[in-house]
Amino acid sequence: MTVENALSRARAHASEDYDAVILSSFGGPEGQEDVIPFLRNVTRGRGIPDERLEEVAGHYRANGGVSPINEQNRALRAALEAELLGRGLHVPVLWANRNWAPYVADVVRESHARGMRRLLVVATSAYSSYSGCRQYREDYGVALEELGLTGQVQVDKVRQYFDAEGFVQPFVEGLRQGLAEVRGRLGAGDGRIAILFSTHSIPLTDAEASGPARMDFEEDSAYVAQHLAVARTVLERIGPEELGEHTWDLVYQSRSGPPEVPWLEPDVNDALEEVAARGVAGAVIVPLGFVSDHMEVKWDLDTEALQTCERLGLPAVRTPTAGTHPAFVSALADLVEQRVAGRDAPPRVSACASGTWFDDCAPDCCVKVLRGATGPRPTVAQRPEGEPIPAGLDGSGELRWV
Ligand SMILES: CC1=C(CCC(=O)O)c2cc3nc(cc4[nH]c(cc5[nH]c(cc1n2)c(C)c5CCC(=O)O)c(CCC(=O)O)c4C)C(CCC(=O)O)=C3C
Ligand SMILES: [Fe+2]
Repeated sequence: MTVENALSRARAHASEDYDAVILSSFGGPEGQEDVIPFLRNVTRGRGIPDERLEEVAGHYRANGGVSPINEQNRALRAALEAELLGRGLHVPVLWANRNWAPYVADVVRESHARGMRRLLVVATSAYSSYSGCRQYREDYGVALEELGLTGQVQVDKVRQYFDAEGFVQPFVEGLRQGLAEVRGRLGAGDGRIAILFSTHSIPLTDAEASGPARMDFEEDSAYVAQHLAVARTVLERIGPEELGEHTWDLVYQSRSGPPEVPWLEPDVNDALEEVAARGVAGAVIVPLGFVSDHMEVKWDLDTEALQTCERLGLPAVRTPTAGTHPAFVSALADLVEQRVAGRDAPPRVSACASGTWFDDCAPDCCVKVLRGATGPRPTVAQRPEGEPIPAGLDGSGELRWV
Protein backbone atom coordinates (compact mmCIF):
# COMPACT_ATOMS: atom_id res chain seq x y z
CA MET A 1 0.00 0.00 0.00
CA THR A 2 1.32 3.44 -0.87
CA VAL A 3 1.80 5.98 1.87
CA GLU A 4 -0.96 8.05 0.33
CA ASN A 5 -3.42 5.16 0.39
CA ALA A 6 -2.53 4.33 3.96
CA LEU A 7 -3.00 7.95 4.91
CA SER A 8 -6.38 8.23 3.25
CA ARG A 9 -7.52 4.98 4.88
CA ALA A 10 -6.44 6.25 8.26
CA ARG A 11 -8.31 9.48 7.59
CA ALA A 12 -11.45 7.74 6.40
CA HIS A 13 -11.39 5.72 9.59
CA ALA A 14 -10.92 8.76 11.81
CA SER A 15 -13.95 10.46 10.30
CA GLU A 16 -16.16 7.76 11.82
CA ASP A 17 -15.77 9.73 15.03
CA TYR A 18 -18.74 11.89 13.98
CA ASP A 19 -21.56 10.42 11.94
CA ALA A 20 -22.51 13.83 10.59
CA VAL A 21 -21.78 17.51 10.82
CA ILE A 22 -24.87 19.73 11.02
CA LEU A 23 -24.72 23.25 9.64
CA SER A 24 -27.12 24.93 12.02
CA SER A 25 -28.74 28.23 11.21
CA PHE A 26 -31.53 30.67 11.83
CA GLY A 27 -33.79 29.71 8.91
CA GLY A 28 -35.95 31.99 6.84
CA PRO A 29 -39.14 32.05 4.76
CA GLU A 30 -39.13 30.64 1.21
CA GLY A 31 -42.29 32.41 -0.04
CA GLN A 32 -44.97 34.96 0.91
CA GLU A 33 -47.12 32.37 2.72
CA ASP A 34 -44.17 31.49 4.99
CA VAL A 35 -43.50 35.01 6.26
CA ILE A 36 -45.94 35.24 9.17
CA PRO A 37 -45.52 31.62 10.39
CA PHE A 38 -41.73 32.15 10.30
CA LEU A 39 -41.96 35.37 12.32
CA ARG A 40 -44.22 33.62 14.84
CA ASN A 41 -41.57 30.92 15.25
CA VAL A 42 -38.83 33.51 15.78
CA THR A 43 -40.68 35.55 18.37
CA ARG A 44 -42.43 32.83 20.36
CA GLY A 45 -41.89 33.55 24.06
CA ARG A 46 -40.28 36.97 23.36
CA GLY A 47 -41.70 40.41 24.04
CA ILE A 48 -41.52 41.67 20.45
CA PRO A 49 -44.23 44.28 19.70
CA ASP A 50 -46.67 43.59 16.81
CA GLU A 51 -45.65 46.79 15.01
CA ARG A 52 -42.08 45.53 14.79
CA LEU A 53 -43.29 42.21 13.33
CA GLU A 54 -45.37 44.05 10.71
CA GLU A 55 -42.34 46.09 9.79
CA VAL A 56 -40.03 43.08 9.50
CA ALA A 57 -42.68 41.16 7.50
CA GLY A 58 -42.48 44.05 5.01
CA HIS A 59 -38.74 43.49 4.54
CA TYR A 60 -39.36 39.86 3.52
CA ARG A 61 -42.47 40.72 1.47
CA ALA A 62 -40.44 43.20 -0.58
CA ASN A 63 -38.15 40.29 -1.51
CA GLY A 64 -40.98 38.00 -2.65
CA GLY A 65 -41.37 36.58 0.86
CA VAL A 66 -37.98 34.91 0.48
CA SER A 67 -35.04 35.26 2.86
CA PRO A 68 -31.66 35.09 1.16
CA ILE A 69 -30.34 33.04 4.09
CA ASN A 70 -31.48 29.61 2.87
CA GLU A 71 -29.72 29.80 -0.50
CA GLN A 72 -26.59 30.96 1.28
CA ASN A 73 -26.74 28.06 3.72
CA ARG A 74 -27.28 25.53 0.91
CA ALA A 75 -24.13 26.89 -0.75
CA LEU A 76 -22.15 26.91 2.51
CA ARG A 77 -23.27 23.37 3.36
CA ALA A 78 -22.07 22.08 -0.03
CA ALA A 79 -18.80 24.01 0.21
CA LEU A 80 -18.05 22.70 3.71
CA GLU A 81 -18.82 19.11 2.74
CA ALA A 82 -16.54 19.41 -0.31
CA GLU A 83 -13.75 20.96 1.77
CA LEU A 84 -13.95 18.16 4.36
CA LEU A 85 -13.96 15.52 1.63
CA GLY A 86 -10.89 17.16 0.10
CA ARG A 87 -9.18 16.67 3.46
CA GLY A 88 -10.11 13.01 3.52
CA LEU A 89 -12.95 13.47 6.01
CA HIS A 90 -15.87 11.50 4.60
CA VAL A 91 -18.52 12.97 6.81
CA PRO A 92 -21.91 14.13 5.53
CA VAL A 93 -22.80 17.75 6.24
CA LEU A 94 -26.51 18.11 7.01
CA TRP A 95 -28.45 21.37 7.40
CA ALA A 96 -30.90 22.29 10.14
CA ASN A 97 -32.60 25.51 11.26
CA ARG A 98 -34.10 26.98 14.40
CA ASN A 99 -37.03 28.82 12.82
CA TRP A 100 -37.83 27.16 9.49
CA ALA A 101 -37.56 23.85 7.65
CA PRO A 102 -35.44 21.78 7.75
CA TYR A 103 -36.08 22.04 11.51
CA VAL A 104 -33.54 20.81 14.06
CA ALA A 105 -35.90 18.23 15.60
CA ASP A 106 -36.68 16.70 12.19
CA VAL A 107 -33.02 16.48 11.23
CA VAL A 108 -32.09 14.88 14.59
CA ARG A 109 -34.97 12.39 14.30
CA GLU A 110 -33.97 11.41 10.76
CA SER A 111 -30.27 11.16 11.64
CA HIS A 112 -31.08 8.86 14.52
CA ALA A 113 -33.34 6.74 12.30
CA ARG A 114 -30.41 6.39 9.87
CA GLY A 115 -28.28 5.05 12.73
CA MET A 116 -26.31 8.20 13.50
CA ARG A 117 -25.32 8.59 17.15
CA ARG A 118 -22.67 11.34 17.18
CA LEU A 119 -23.39 14.72 15.64
CA LEU A 120 -21.23 17.85 15.47
CA VAL A 121 -22.96 21.21 15.14
CA VAL A 122 -21.43 24.15 13.24
CA ALA A 123 -23.64 27.20 13.78
CA THR A 124 -23.75 30.16 11.39
CA SER A 125 -22.97 32.50 14.23
CA ALA A 126 -19.50 33.57 15.30
CA TYR A 127 -19.90 35.38 18.65
CA SER A 128 -21.02 34.52 22.18
CA SER A 129 -24.57 35.52 23.10
CA TYR A 130 -27.86 33.81 23.87
CA SER A 131 -29.04 34.13 20.24
CA GLY A 132 -25.65 33.33 18.73
CA CYS A 133 -24.48 30.45 20.89
CA ARG A 134 -26.58 29.17 23.76
CA GLN A 135 -29.85 29.15 21.82
CA TYR A 136 -28.22 26.88 19.22
CA ARG A 137 -27.20 24.54 22.04
CA GLU A 138 -30.76 24.66 23.39
CA ASP A 139 -32.22 23.92 19.94
CA TYR A 140 -30.54 20.50 20.20
CA GLY A 141 -31.10 20.00 23.94
CA VAL A 142 -34.82 20.63 23.52
CA ALA A 143 -35.08 18.52 20.34
CA LEU A 144 -33.37 15.54 22.04
CA GLU A 145 -35.72 15.83 25.01
CA GLU A 146 -38.83 16.08 22.84
CA LEU A 147 -37.72 13.06 20.81
CA GLY A 148 -36.83 11.04 23.92
CA LEU A 149 -33.26 10.73 22.61
CA THR A 150 -31.37 12.48 25.42
CA GLY A 151 -28.35 10.31 26.22
CA GLN A 152 -28.83 8.22 23.06
CA VAL A 153 -27.52 10.73 20.56
CA GLN A 154 -24.46 12.78 21.42
CA VAL A 155 -24.51 16.30 20.05
CA ASP A 156 -21.35 18.42 20.27
CA LYS A 157 -20.81 21.91 18.90
CA VAL A 158 -17.70 23.62 17.56
CA ARG A 159 -16.57 26.68 19.50
CA GLN A 160 -17.40 30.31 18.73
CA TYR A 161 -15.13 31.37 15.87
CA PHE A 162 -15.22 35.18 15.77
CA ASP A 163 -11.43 35.15 16.02
CA ALA A 164 -10.76 32.58 13.28
CA GLU A 165 -8.40 33.88 10.62
CA GLY A 166 -10.79 32.75 7.90
CA PHE A 167 -13.68 34.72 9.43
CA VAL A 168 -11.58 37.87 9.85
CA GLN A 169 -9.87 37.81 6.43
CA PRO A 170 -12.98 38.55 4.30
CA PHE A 171 -13.62 41.63 6.46
CA VAL A 172 -10.04 42.78 5.96
CA GLU A 173 -10.31 42.38 2.18
CA GLY A 174 -13.75 44.01 2.16
CA LEU A 175 -12.73 47.02 4.22
CA ARG A 176 -9.63 47.54 2.07
CA GLN A 177 -11.76 47.58 -1.08
CA GLY A 178 -14.50 49.63 0.55
CA LEU A 179 -12.06 52.35 1.59
CA ALA A 180 -10.58 52.47 -1.90
CA GLU A 181 -14.05 52.70 -3.43
CA VAL A 182 -15.29 55.50 -1.18
CA ARG A 183 -12.04 57.43 -1.57
CA GLY A 184 -12.29 56.93 -5.34
CA ARG A 185 -15.75 58.49 -5.30
CA LEU A 186 -14.53 61.43 -3.25
CA GLY A 187 -11.75 62.24 -5.69
CA ALA A 188 -9.03 64.70 -4.80
CA GLY A 189 -9.08 66.23 -1.35
CA ASP A 190 -10.55 63.01 0.14
CA GLY A 191 -10.96 63.64 3.91
CA ARG A 192 -11.79 61.51 6.91
CA ILE A 193 -13.75 58.27 6.47
CA ALA A 194 -16.00 56.79 9.16
CA ILE A 195 -15.58 53.02 9.50
CA LEU A 196 -18.66 51.59 11.21
CA PHE A 197 -18.45 47.95 12.30
CA SER A 198 -22.06 46.84 12.58
CA THR A 199 -23.52 43.93 14.52
CA HIS A 200 -26.90 42.78 15.81
CA SER A 201 -28.13 44.74 18.80
CA ILE A 202 -29.21 42.55 21.71
CA PRO A 203 -30.87 43.40 25.04
CA LEU A 204 -28.35 44.79 27.55
CA THR A 205 -29.22 41.93 29.89
CA ASP A 206 -28.22 39.43 27.17
CA ALA A 207 -25.03 41.38 26.46
CA GLU A 208 -24.07 41.27 30.14
CA ALA A 209 -24.94 37.57 30.46
CA SER A 210 -22.74 36.65 27.47
CA GLY A 211 -19.71 34.49 28.21
CA PRO A 212 -19.02 32.66 31.48
CA ALA A 213 -20.20 34.67 34.51
CA ARG A 214 -16.85 34.27 36.27
CA MET A 215 -14.85 36.03 33.60
CA ASP A 216 -14.31 39.77 33.18
CA PHE A 217 -14.86 41.32 29.79
CA GLU A 218 -14.45 44.75 28.30
CA GLU A 219 -17.79 46.63 28.63
CA ASP A 220 -18.91 43.77 30.95
CA SER A 221 -19.86 41.70 27.93
CA ALA A 222 -18.15 38.87 26.06
CA TYR A 223 -20.34 39.75 23.05
CA VAL A 224 -19.12 43.36 22.95
CA ALA A 225 -15.51 42.47 23.86
CA GLN A 226 -15.29 39.88 21.07
CA HIS A 227 -16.57 42.35 18.47
CA LEU A 228 -14.13 45.03 19.64
CA ALA A 229 -11.28 42.55 19.42
CA VAL A 230 -12.18 41.54 15.87
CA ALA A 231 -12.65 45.18 14.79
CA ARG A 232 -9.21 46.10 16.15
CA THR A 233 -7.64 43.10 14.43
CA VAL A 234 -9.21 44.05 11.09
CA LEU A 235 -7.87 47.61 11.46
CA GLU A 236 -4.42 46.38 12.46
CA ARG A 237 -4.24 44.04 9.47
CA ILE A 238 -4.88 46.94 7.12
CA GLY A 239 -2.47 49.27 8.85
CA PRO A 240 -2.39 53.06 9.34
CA GLU A 241 -1.07 53.90 5.90
CA GLU A 242 -3.88 52.25 3.98
CA LEU A 243 -6.50 53.22 6.55
CA GLY A 244 -5.61 56.89 6.09
CA GLU A 245 -7.58 59.55 7.91
CA HIS A 246 -10.44 57.74 9.63
CA THR A 247 -12.59 57.24 12.71
CA TRP A 248 -14.09 53.91 13.72
CA ASP A 249 -16.83 52.68 16.00
CA LEU A 250 -18.75 49.51 16.88
CA VAL A 251 -22.43 50.14 16.13
CA TYR A 252 -25.63 48.11 16.36
CA GLN A 253 -28.57 47.31 14.11
CA SER A 254 -31.86 45.41 13.89
CA ARG A 255 -33.09 46.23 17.41
CA SER A 256 -36.49 44.72 18.00
CA GLY A 257 -37.57 44.90 21.66
CA PRO A 258 -40.06 47.34 23.18
CA PRO A 259 -38.61 50.87 23.62
CA GLU A 260 -38.54 50.62 27.44
CA VAL A 261 -36.14 47.66 27.33
CA PRO A 262 -32.51 48.81 26.87
CA TRP A 263 -30.58 47.24 23.95
CA LEU A 264 -27.00 47.84 22.82
CA GLU A 265 -26.47 51.26 21.18
CA PRO A 266 -25.73 53.34 19.13
CA ASP A 267 -27.93 52.29 16.23
CA VAL A 268 -26.04 52.37 12.93
CA ASN A 269 -28.33 55.10 11.55
CA ASP A 270 -27.84 57.34 14.60
CA ALA A 271 -24.09 56.76 14.37
CA LEU A 272 -24.15 57.84 10.71
CA GLU A 273 -25.99 61.07 11.65
CA GLU A 274 -23.38 61.68 14.30
CA VAL A 275 -20.31 61.16 12.12
CA ALA A 276 -21.90 63.26 9.36
CA ALA A 277 -22.40 66.08 11.87
CA ARG A 278 -18.74 65.75 12.80
CA GLY A 279 -17.85 66.34 9.16
CA VAL A 280 -16.60 63.00 7.84
CA ALA A 281 -16.35 62.78 4.05
CA GLY A 282 -17.66 59.22 3.61
CA ALA A 283 -18.49 55.96 5.37
CA VAL A 284 -17.68 52.27 5.11
CA ILE A 285 -20.06 49.90 6.88
CA VAL A 286 -18.56 46.53 7.83
CA PRO A 287 -21.19 43.88 8.78
CA LEU A 288 -18.89 42.44 11.44
CA GLY A 289 -21.55 40.48 13.33
CA PHE A 290 -22.78 38.37 10.41
CA VAL A 291 -21.55 35.42 8.40
CA SER A 292 -23.66 35.92 5.26
CA ASP A 293 -25.59 38.59 3.36
CA HIS A 294 -28.99 37.63 4.79
CA MET A 295 -32.00 39.85 5.32
CA GLU A 296 -30.59 41.74 8.29
CA VAL A 297 -27.68 42.79 6.08
CA LYS A 298 -29.66 43.33 2.86
CA TRP A 299 -32.43 45.31 4.49
CA ASP A 300 -31.08 46.95 7.62
CA LEU A 301 -27.76 47.92 6.04
CA ASP A 302 -28.12 47.93 2.23
CA THR A 303 -31.58 49.45 2.26
CA GLU A 304 -31.93 51.49 5.45
CA ALA A 305 -28.40 52.48 6.45
CA LEU A 306 -27.29 53.25 2.88
CA GLN A 307 -30.45 55.38 2.46
CA THR A 308 -29.43 57.27 5.59
CA CYS A 309 -26.02 57.86 3.99
CA GLU A 310 -27.65 59.15 0.83
CA ARG A 311 -29.86 61.54 2.78
CA LEU A 312 -26.78 62.78 4.64
CA GLY A 313 -24.85 63.16 1.38
CA LEU A 314 -22.23 60.65 2.56
CA PRO A 315 -20.62 58.45 -0.10
CA ALA A 316 -20.75 54.99 1.48
CA VAL A 317 -20.36 51.27 0.85
CA ARG A 318 -21.31 48.16 2.77
CA THR A 319 -18.54 45.56 2.61
CA PRO A 320 -19.11 41.77 2.14
CA THR A 321 -19.66 39.08 4.75
CA ALA A 322 -17.68 35.81 4.76
CA GLY A 323 -20.41 33.90 2.85
CA THR A 324 -18.62 31.04 1.05
CA HIS A 325 -15.22 32.77 0.94
CA PRO A 326 -12.67 29.91 0.66
CA ALA A 327 -10.81 31.13 3.76
CA PHE A 328 -14.04 30.98 5.78
CA VAL A 329 -15.01 27.51 4.51
CA SER A 330 -11.49 26.37 5.37
CA ALA A 331 -11.80 27.86 8.89
CA LEU A 332 -15.05 25.94 9.47
CA ALA A 333 -13.38 22.75 8.24
CA ASP A 334 -10.50 23.41 10.68
CA LEU A 335 -13.03 23.67 13.53
CA VAL A 336 -14.50 20.31 12.56
CA GLU A 337 -11.12 18.65 12.09
CA GLN A 338 -9.97 19.86 15.50
CA ARG A 339 -12.83 17.89 17.07
CA VAL A 340 -12.28 14.64 15.24
CA ALA A 341 -10.18 12.19 17.21
CA GLY A 342 -6.94 10.99 15.72
CA ARG A 343 -6.61 13.78 13.19
CA ASP A 344 -3.46 15.72 12.64
CA ALA A 345 -5.64 18.84 12.64
CA PRO A 346 -4.50 22.40 12.00
CA PRO A 347 -3.58 24.06 15.33
CA ARG A 348 -6.12 26.17 17.21
CA VAL A 349 -5.11 29.70 16.39
CA SER A 350 -6.81 32.98 17.24
CA ALA A 351 -6.37 36.01 14.99
CA CYS A 352 -6.88 38.38 17.92
CA ALA A 353 -6.11 36.69 21.22
CA SER A 354 -3.52 34.45 22.75
CA GLY A 355 -5.94 31.52 22.82
CA THR A 356 -9.24 30.36 21.38
CA TRP A 357 -12.73 30.10 22.90
CA PHE A 358 -13.92 26.96 24.76
CA ASP A 359 -15.47 23.96 23.03
CA ASP A 360 -17.97 23.31 25.83
CA CYS A 361 -19.66 26.23 27.57
CA ALA A 362 -20.03 26.68 31.32
CA PRO A 363 -23.59 26.13 32.64
CA ASP A 364 -23.95 29.89 33.25
CA CYS A 365 -22.58 30.94 29.86
CA CYS A 366 -25.00 33.26 27.95
CA VAL A 367 -27.83 32.02 30.17
CA LYS A 368 -31.35 33.34 29.60
CA VAL A 369 -34.63 32.22 31.13
CA LEU A 370 -37.51 32.71 28.71
CA ARG A 371 -40.82 34.25 29.81
CA GLY A 372 -43.04 31.81 31.62
CA ALA A 373 -40.21 29.28 32.14
CA THR A 374 -38.88 28.27 35.54
CA GLY A 375 -35.27 27.84 34.47
CA PRO A 376 -32.94 27.52 31.50
CA ARG A 377 -33.86 24.98 28.82
CA PRO A 378 -31.88 21.76 28.25
CA THR A 379 -28.68 22.26 26.27
CA VAL A 380 -25.91 20.29 24.63
CA ALA A 381 -22.18 21.07 24.45
CA GLN A 382 -22.05 22.11 28.09
CA ARG A 383 -19.46 21.16 30.70
CA PRO A 384 -20.91 19.56 33.85
CA GLU A 385 -22.05 21.78 36.74
CA GLY A 386 -19.14 22.54 39.05
CA GLU A 387 -16.43 21.51 36.61
CA PRO A 388 -14.05 24.46 36.39
CA ILE A 389 -14.02 26.36 33.14
CA PRO A 390 -10.61 26.55 31.51
CA ALA A 391 -8.71 29.32 33.28
CA GLY A 392 -9.08 31.65 30.35
CA LEU A 393 -8.21 31.99 26.74
CA ASP A 394 -4.54 32.27 27.54
CA GLY A 395 -4.59 30.18 30.70
CA SER A 396 -4.37 33.26 32.92
CA GLY A 397 -8.02 33.65 33.86
CA GLU A 398 -8.30 36.77 31.74
CA LEU A 399 -9.13 37.52 28.17
CA ARG A 400 -6.05 39.15 26.75
CA TRP A 401 -6.58 40.42 23.28
CA VAL A 402 -3.34 40.87 21.45
C1 LIG B 1 -27.36 38.07 17.94
C2 LIG B 1 -28.31 37.83 16.79
C3 LIG B 1 -28.00 37.35 15.54
C4 LIG B 1 -26.62 36.94 15.03
C5 LIG B 1 -26.34 35.52 15.39
C6 LIG B 1 -27.10 34.50 14.56
O1 LIG B 1 -26.98 34.55 13.32
O2 LIG B 1 -27.80 33.67 15.13
C7 LIG B 1 -29.22 37.27 14.80
C8 LIG B 1 -29.33 36.79 13.48
C9 LIG B 1 -30.48 36.78 12.70
N1 LIG B 1 -31.69 37.31 13.00
C10 LIG B 1 -32.56 37.08 11.95
C11 LIG B 1 -33.91 37.45 11.88
C12 LIG B 1 -34.63 37.91 12.98
N2 LIG B 1 -34.15 38.16 14.26
C13 LIG B 1 -35.21 38.59 15.07
C14 LIG B 1 -35.14 38.90 16.42
C15 LIG B 1 -33.99 38.92 17.23
N3 LIG B 1 -32.69 38.66 16.81
C16 LIG B 1 -31.85 38.75 17.91
C17 LIG B 1 -30.45 38.56 17.91
C18 LIG B 1 -29.74 38.06 16.82
N4 LIG B 1 -30.25 37.71 15.60
C19 LIG B 1 -32.65 39.06 19.06
C20 LIG B 1 -32.12 39.20 20.46
C21 LIG B 1 -33.97 39.17 18.63
C22 LIG B 1 -35.19 39.43 19.46
C23 LIG B 1 -36.00 38.19 19.64
C24 LIG B 1 -35.24 37.12 20.37
O3 LIG B 1 -34.92 37.30 21.53
O4 LIG B 1 -34.97 36.06 19.73
C25 LIG B 1 -36.40 38.58 14.28
C26 LIG B 1 -37.79 38.94 14.79
C27 LIG B 1 -38.23 40.24 14.21
C28 LIG B 1 -37.27 41.35 14.56
O5 LIG B 1 -37.45 41.84 15.66
O6 LIG B 1 -36.37 41.64 13.78
C29 LIG B 1 -36.03 38.17 12.98
C30 LIG B 1 -36.95 38.04 11.76
C31 LIG B 1 -31.83 36.37 10.93
C32 LIG B 1 -32.43 35.87 9.59
C33 LIG B 1 -32.21 36.88 8.50
C34 LIG B 1 -32.81 36.41 7.21
O7 LIG B 1 -33.95 35.90 7.21
O8 LIG B 1 -32.15 36.49 6.17
C35 LIG B 1 -30.56 36.19 11.39
C36 LIG B 1 -29.43 35.47 10.70
FE1 LIG C 1 -32.07 38.40 14.79
